[in-house]
Formats: sequence, structure tokens, C-alpha cells
Amino acid sequence: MIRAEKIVKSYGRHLVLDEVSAVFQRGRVSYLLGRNGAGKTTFFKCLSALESFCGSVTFDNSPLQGIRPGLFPVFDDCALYPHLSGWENLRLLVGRKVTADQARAVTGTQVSPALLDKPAKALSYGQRKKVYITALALARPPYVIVDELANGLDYDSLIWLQSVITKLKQNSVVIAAGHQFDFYERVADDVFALAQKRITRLDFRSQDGDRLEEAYLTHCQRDPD
Ligand SMILES: Nc1ncnc2c1ncn2[C@@H]1O[C@H](COP(=O)(O)OP(=O)(O)OP(=O)(O)O)[C@@H](O)[C@H]1O
Repeated sequence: MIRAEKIVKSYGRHLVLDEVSAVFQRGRVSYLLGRNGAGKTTFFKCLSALESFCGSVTFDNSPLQGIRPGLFPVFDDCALYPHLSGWENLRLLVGRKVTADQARAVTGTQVSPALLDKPAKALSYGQRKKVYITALALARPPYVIVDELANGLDYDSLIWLQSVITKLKQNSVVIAAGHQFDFYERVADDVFALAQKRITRLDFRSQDGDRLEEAYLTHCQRDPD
């Protein structure tokens, strides 16, 4: 479980998060929605200790500092070391050498060895994302925070990402943000909305045929910006 309690974050005089509290459960995909600029990335950076903030974050009751090796945040740019190959970047992300067989076992036909031979600077935006998805599938980290990972992926890659996330959540806390409702409707177990500097858990049950778009619009009516 990841528990955020009374997170307050400002950039200068601009208050972005105002006493944000939420609990994200292991074994479930928690999807965080919110308008552009609502503060989703800022919240993820606080959870990952990449920004200073007030309040507390605990990971299965351990403080943030203690779990850094088990926490795998992925941000939209999917930054890689540009002069290193895909294989070398994978080794750094996963924390061990990755063989072609191991990569193939988690990527199937999605990522070719030739693609990973290239320097990261020669990879497209979507291809960099695929390196990160491969790393997530290999590392199976206990805490996964993904921001806009589905953004810019082609159809086949989205199907692959869905299967990777579904497997990952079995042993992990997975929190994801992005604007692709069609995709997150298929993977989300719990839905949270970030608006007016606070997080609210929405009443959403995909197994009952609930639609994310409806949950979002209902939330927007209740909580206009
Ligand atoms: N480093 C920064 N310095 C100053 N202001 C920032 C910084 N990073 C983000 N902000 C501001 O904080 C607010 C929240 O930004 P954030 O990137 O967290 O939003 P978001 O919900 O992830 O948006 P999007 O859906 O567009 O990705 C915005 O108003 C943004 O301008």
C-alpha cells in the first residue's frame, strides 16, 4: 500500500497540492485523472521524492527514503541515456544485465533485439516508452508509478502495455495517470480525481459497466475548476 497524507506542494507562491491524502492498494491499478495542470505529475514527483513537499508518504508503512530501490516511477519523456544502447539502458533500469531471451520472454514481438542495439538517441518517443515497458516487465517492482505511459503508443503496444500492467499489479501497487480513458477503463480498478488541489476517490466499477468518461464528467460538475 502507498499512503499519502496531507501532501502540500507549492511552486513559489503557486499552491498545487493542498493537503492531498490518498491510499493506493497493492493488487490494484489506481488511475488518477485530472485536467491539464491539475497537479498529477507534481503529485507523482512528491510520491517519488523527486520534489520537496510537506506531509508524509509511506510504502507499506515504511517511509519514502527506505524503499527507493523498490519504487519505479516512469514519466512521460521516458528519459534514457542518449549515447547508451537500449540494452545498456535496460541494464540500468532493471539493475542487472538483461539477456535477449529474457527480453523476448516479456516483449514477444513488440521489441526487437535490433531496436535495443540502437543508441537511445536514435529511438522514437514510442520506442523509448517500449524500453521502459520492457524494464517494468522485467523488474516487477513492488511500487509502480506511471505518468502518461500509454500516451503515443500504437495499438499493438497498448495491448501489450495492458497485459504488462495486469501482470505487474499482482504483486505491486500500480498508480497511473494519463488522458486515454479507453485504455484506463480497461486496466483501472480504482479511480481517483485530482481537482482543486485535492484528490477524491471516485465511485467507479468497470466490472459493472461504469464508464470513465461519465465518472469524470460527473466529477467535473461537482468539482468545477
Ligand atoms: N517545476 C515547476 N515550476 C513551477 N511550476 C510548475 C512546475 N512543474 C509544474 N508546475 C505547475 O504546477 C501545476 C501542475 O502541473 P503538473 O505538471 O503537475 O500537472 P498535470 O496534472 O500533470 O498536467 P498534464 O495533464 O498537463 O500533464 C501547473 O500549473 C504547472 O504549471
